[in-house]
Amino acid sequence: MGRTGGGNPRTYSVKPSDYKLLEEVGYGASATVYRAIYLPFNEVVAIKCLDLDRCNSNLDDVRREAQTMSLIDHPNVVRAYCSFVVERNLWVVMPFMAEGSCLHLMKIAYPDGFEEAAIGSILKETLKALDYLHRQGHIHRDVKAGNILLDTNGFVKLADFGVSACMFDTGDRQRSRNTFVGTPCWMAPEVLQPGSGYNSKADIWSFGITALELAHGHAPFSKYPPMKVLLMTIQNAPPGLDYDRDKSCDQSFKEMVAMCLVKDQTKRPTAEKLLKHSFFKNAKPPELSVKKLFAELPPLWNRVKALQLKDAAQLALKRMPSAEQEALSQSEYQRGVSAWNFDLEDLKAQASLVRDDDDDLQEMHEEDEKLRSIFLEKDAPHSQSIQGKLNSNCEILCEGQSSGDKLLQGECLNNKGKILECDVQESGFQEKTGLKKNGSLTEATTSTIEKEMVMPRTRTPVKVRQTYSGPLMPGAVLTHSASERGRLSERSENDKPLTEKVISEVRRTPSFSGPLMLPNRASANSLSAPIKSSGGFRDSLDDKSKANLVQIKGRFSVTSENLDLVKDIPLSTVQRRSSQGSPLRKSASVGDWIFDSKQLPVNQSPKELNNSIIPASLLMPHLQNLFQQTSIQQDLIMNLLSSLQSTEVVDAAAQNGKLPPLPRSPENNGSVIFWYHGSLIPLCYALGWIDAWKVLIYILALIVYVIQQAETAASERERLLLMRISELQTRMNSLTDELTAEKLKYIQLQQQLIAVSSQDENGDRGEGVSEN
Ligand SMILES: Nc1ncnc2c1ncn2[C@@H]1O[C@H](COP(=O)(O)OP(=O)(O)OP(=O)(O)O)[C@@H](O)[C@H]1O
Repeated sequence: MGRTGGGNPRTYSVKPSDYKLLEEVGYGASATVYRAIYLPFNEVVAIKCLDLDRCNSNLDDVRREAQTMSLIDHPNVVRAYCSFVVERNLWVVMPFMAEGSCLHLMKIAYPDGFEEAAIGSILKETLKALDYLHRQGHIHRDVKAGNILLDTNGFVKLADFGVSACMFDTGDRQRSRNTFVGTPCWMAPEVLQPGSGYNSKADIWSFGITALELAHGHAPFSKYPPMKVLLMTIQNAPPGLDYDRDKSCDQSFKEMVAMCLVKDQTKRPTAEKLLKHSFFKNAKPPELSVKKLFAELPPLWNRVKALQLKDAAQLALKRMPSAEQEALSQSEYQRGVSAWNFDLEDLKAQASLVRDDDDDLQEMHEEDEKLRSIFLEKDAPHSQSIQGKLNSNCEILCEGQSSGDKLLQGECLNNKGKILECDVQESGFQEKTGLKKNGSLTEATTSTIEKEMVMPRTRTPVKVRQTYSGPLMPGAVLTHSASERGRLSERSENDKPLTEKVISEVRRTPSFSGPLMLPNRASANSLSAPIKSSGGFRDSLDDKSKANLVQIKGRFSVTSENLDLVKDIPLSTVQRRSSQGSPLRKSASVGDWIFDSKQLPVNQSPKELNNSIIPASLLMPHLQNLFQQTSIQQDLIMNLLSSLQSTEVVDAAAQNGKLPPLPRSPENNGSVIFWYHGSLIPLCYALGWIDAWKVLIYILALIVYVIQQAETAASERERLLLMRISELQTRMNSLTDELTAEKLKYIQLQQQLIAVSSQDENGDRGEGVSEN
């Protein structure tokens, strides 16, 4: 079923042996993309391998669609040169876009999004593609940063239209699917609402969402589970560029996005009309604004590998979900969710089952910023001193050291330097990247790749937010098993470096991510829901904390030497608590959490444990338990920090009004402590368990310390509130007095009025009598 692309004078054969598959350069929900050589022309091409087993269409439909698609020919649309079946896969041969997708680029180097000039160029080229497709009577239906590809000249092409799309759509993407393969973040409200009907304006909505994605580094609502996104898209006001972080955006940009994100599809402009918008009139040619985005980056396949390792590490961070959530996920997976034929009420009910503490994602990001600024600005001297301590002899730690993932844990901890080699020649690395040590180390993965890697160019130095999303795939999406891959790429599993095996393993790991499932592997092709612990898409506070202030799960520059952290603990706190028996106790103000001292080896103090040789098998369960406890405590601390943060409001009120400001010293700022805390978890690993007990005691002491501070702050707030109440009461009393006085006056005036009017009447009567 071969075909040649329209307008291309060259003919590409449909013999698999004419193609040599090279590196993997991308993967999405439905396919893996390889760089390849077309041997007859010795030309580099890209081959997208789609799994036919997952195809909802029959081959005739695909063939028909392929014929239609051969007419597609536009400089901004990636076309397929030809397509043919190889075993159970459909190979789609296309031009190789050497810089990959915008999403890849953001994930690797621009986690906070691109600069506006580049966005303008990328969007304009994408819009030209849409204009063309719409004129031809097509709807793309999957416009997003992951489908906007770039080549070395900065040229922009819209991908994923044609055979690959029809594979799962047969021309009507909405009704042919029985599983939710799309990504609801980009979907227009009318597309999500069954029966409402949609047209090419749905692409304009997705285009607007893509604009936000390029500006922020992630799509709106991307942290939420799919069903929640779905409901938010339908129920909430449309997202836009109207938050604090968007202040610097040009007015025309904001306006253009607002025009696209109108819920009433009839009020959205056509692509043609939108192209005339002033935002696009001023857009620079992509050679000028886009090309420079990847000027210093390593080759695409190395970036992709780094991303895969990072995803693998992220996946390893998952904790096992609770039985309840797992059951929910499983049942959802079993019955499959039709994206297009769902019962909204049913979805609402399911969405309510997904644990999600915060309904306001937009504000969440700004809250993150606030927290971060507390850390960065208000306690700058303190934080700097901490950072100074942590940064010397910097060592980048592995991600993925979840106690739950034995594979990665083993590799990272025991074979460090061998599997997920995490140490980086820091000075050279920094020279190359120009980043500060406290910058986002989110891309730290393997030494081989990392040495070539360019670090994310964050707009702000410490921002480490990273969000992941995913097309909504059933749990068993990963049909490219390691062996299949091996066959496709003509490489045997045994020849693969161990890192690839790690990735393959991780890809096969099932995903327990809520009612609509995440892809088994963290898709590098779509951003949004992070791989969650507890089986949900977000862990309420956990997410918030991860988002900005602290990257909790590793990725820190820390010192493995010269660290006498225990020295810094308020020792009195430790002693007081430990004298009560268990290091941590139930605290009324923060909820129930108990450090399970029963699980500690009996008759051994932490110090003894530290000095004696204890088999790892004995220590591991305890440490795992402690880490679990720690993450629960971490959530609680974040709760406390949020309440501490809210005291700022009272402070502000105090400054405006009559109340004295809250006492606050640099030492009692929870965020700094929490930063310590977040850094110390990976530090335990860095110290190779030897000093783990010391560190754990330190963590516990810090927790106690934070709680004490929070309690102090809470009682202070209580006192201030009481003062305020009594002040209000006094004011109310005086106002009541005033009111009474006014009432009296009013009564007197009424009486005077009556007296005057009766006098007048008497006078009138007297005159009448005298006249008579
Ligand atoms: N022609 C190409 N040249 C270079 N890289 C490509 C090419 N086509 C796709 N890729 C890379 O592969 C990734 C996955 O491709 P694609 O989006 O087509 O897969 P998919 O399974 O359809 O994904 P999804 O369903 O999530 O959109 C892209 O994000 C991009 O990074």
